[in-house]
Amino acid sequence: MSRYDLLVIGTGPAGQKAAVQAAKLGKKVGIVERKVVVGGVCINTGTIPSKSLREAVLYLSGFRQRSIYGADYRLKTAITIEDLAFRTNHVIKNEIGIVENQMTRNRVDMIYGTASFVDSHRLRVTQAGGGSVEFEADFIVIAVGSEPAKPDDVPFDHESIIDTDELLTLKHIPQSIVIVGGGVIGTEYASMLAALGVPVILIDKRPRLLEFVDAEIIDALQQQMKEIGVTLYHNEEVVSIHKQQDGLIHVQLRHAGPIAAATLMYAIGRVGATQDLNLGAVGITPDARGRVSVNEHFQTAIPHIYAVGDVIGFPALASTSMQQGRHASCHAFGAPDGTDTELLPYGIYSIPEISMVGRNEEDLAKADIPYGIGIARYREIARGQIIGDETGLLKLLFHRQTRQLLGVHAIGEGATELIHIGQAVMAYRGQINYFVDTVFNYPTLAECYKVAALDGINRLPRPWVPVT
Ligand SMILES: Cc1cc2nc3c(=O)[nH]c(=O)nc-3n(C[C@H](O)[C@H](O)[C@H](O)COP(=O)(O)OP(=O)(O)OC[C@H]3O[C@@H](n4cnc5c(N)ncnc54)[C@H](O)[C@@H]3O)c2cc1C
Ligand SMILES: NC(=O)c1ccc[n+]([C@@H]2O[C@H](COP(=O)([O-])OP(=O)(O)OC[C@H]3O[C@@H](n4cnc5c(N)ncnc54)[C@H](O)[C@@H]3O)[C@@H](O)[C@H]2O)c1
Repeated sequence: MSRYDLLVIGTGPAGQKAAVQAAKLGKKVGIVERKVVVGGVCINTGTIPSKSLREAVLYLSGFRQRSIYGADYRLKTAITIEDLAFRTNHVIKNEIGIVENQMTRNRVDMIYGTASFVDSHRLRVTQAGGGSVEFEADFIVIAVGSEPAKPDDVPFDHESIIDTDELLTLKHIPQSIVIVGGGVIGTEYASMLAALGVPVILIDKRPRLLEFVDAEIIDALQQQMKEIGVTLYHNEEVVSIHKQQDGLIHVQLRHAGPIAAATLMYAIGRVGATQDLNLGAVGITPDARGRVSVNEHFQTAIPHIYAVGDVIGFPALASTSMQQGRHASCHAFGAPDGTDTELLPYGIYSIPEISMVGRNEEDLAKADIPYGIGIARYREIARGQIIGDETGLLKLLFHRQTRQLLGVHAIGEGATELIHIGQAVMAYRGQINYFVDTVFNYPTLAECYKVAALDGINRLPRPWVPVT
């Protein structure tokens, strides 16, 4: 039986980084993958394909140029699924190659097959053909990721009633679509499909999309989604689904009544992919959504077994999963490491994209912290005019007395990149005066920070000056 210092289960972002980090510490590492390719949901069905699809949609539809050249501007009029897949497949292929190379360069052994626990130091790996091999390790990292949640009463057929992984395997662009679940995935895919001209109905049981995002930013997003053809139903649920002979999916909503579309997609969250692990053999019990509990070092109830990435639940992002993987390996082998969990950025690739870091107005009001607001609108920034983004905005929240930056919220082109300037200033407990006193490249979107900081300061009450 082969023996390792560390065995990792899953080659998504969490598993990759756990494996490479341990290898960099000179450890003998093996990584198990049940699919025929590495990369997990991130590279194959989630982050990378969806973001490549978004780029293909924006480019081919000419969407970014429409505010300058007119609402009818198109780079290509009849966009096909093949046009979109061309770019997506190109990126996926390259990303798979990069990960495989990283594993080889770092002498991480690739073991293909489905892993399950025999005991707390041994894994059985069952290959597609049915044979199995056992491996032993001092430490094991569970990085098995997640799968779409699929309610039992929904008649999924992989073609017209689908989950979010299946959207990428459709043979045609849907003629119309109902999306159930206005979380991150539902919102991103709704705006991409609408930008392609597909009529979209987006349903969520909550009163607004993405409740954790600043209300002003969400209002702006919802407004723009409506303008490009998304119909939003809030506080709403599906009561029944029937596929009729006309090929349409007829959906009965609890409040709004009947609606119909060619495709119905469920995007109501994800569950941990723990079902094949035989966790009972080691005394770890996942919760009802398949998630495993861990402590602040990502150790499960069994200290030498760690769990990282989507399988531990919130925030379930590729960005945080990578950091958790590294952190777990450093902790296992006694190397120093830490994660700043207070300043996690969020990037949501709706159209327009939104991003945030730090606290929002609701948090600050609840905590009774006196805060000021400064806003820069892209239409007032030269770069905003040049790129034709007239609706973007950057909002700074800061302490009214100390002027310390407390939160940054943005919507518009480049928002997910722009946010990291604010994140760095916040990490060093900087004040908004930094933006006022600093020279920014011109014309850039980064200039928004200076304009928003000045706006914030100008809104503060002026000190009383005696008349002489
Ligand atoms: C549509 C979509 C868009 C997204 N967009 C973003 C985004 O823009 N930004 C962002 O930060 N995050 C995004 N995410 C989230 C991100 O993809 C996940 O957070 C990330 O992939 C989780 O990484 P992971 O390593 O935990 O798991 P995964 O990437 O799911 O990888 C787990 C791997 O483990 C393997 N595995 C499972 N069980 C076993 C077993 N028993 N034996 C062997 N192998 C096994 C699986 O085959 C898989 O390869 C998106 C997700 C989706 C679905
Ligand atoms: N840009 C990004 O970072 C990004 C992009 C996509 C996905 N992701 C990750 O993928 C994960 C899964 O995303 P998701 O959008 O599937 O889940 P989610 O948990 O973000 O959203 C699910 C939504 O579905 C709604 N919902 C649940 N059940 C419903 C029902 N029966 N009827 C109507 N609405 C219902 C919920 O109110 C919620 O708004 C997220 O946790 C996220 O971290 C991240």
